[in-house]
Amino acid sequence: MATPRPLSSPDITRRLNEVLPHWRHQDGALRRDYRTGGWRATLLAANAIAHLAELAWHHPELELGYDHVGIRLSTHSAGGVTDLDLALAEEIERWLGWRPGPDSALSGTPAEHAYLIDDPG
Ligand SMILES: C[C@H](O)[C@H](O)[C@H]1CNC2=NC(N)=NC(=O)C2=N1
Repeated sequence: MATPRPLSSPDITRRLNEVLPHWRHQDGALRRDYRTGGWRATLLAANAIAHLAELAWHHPELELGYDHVGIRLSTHSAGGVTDLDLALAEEIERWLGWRPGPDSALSGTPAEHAYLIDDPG
């Protein structure tokens, strides 16, 4: 599969505004920070991201902290942000953003076991 061409900054900004409002374009990469409920939650989230990256065969840089996971996505072989980065960012956002629905039998993570802290708005 040929390496896609790097996208222009206006195209990236438009696509982020359309489908990835919590992501930003910064220093030549897509960036997203998830707040977590502590180190164990950070490592669980990092492993979930790693799982998706390996299945996608497209890999981010991760920064891990006691209460956050920082993601940096760019396409190394293209030297910039491509559709591959946007596609993986959408999958990460979809799976890390999943919560049981109001009609689900599943309760979701109790507040006292804070895992991924929901973004304000
Ligand atoms: C060897 C090379 O890294 C691989 O073919 C794939 C795997 N994951 C990758 N991930 C990212 N972010 N960019 C790449 O160019 C890339 N290439």
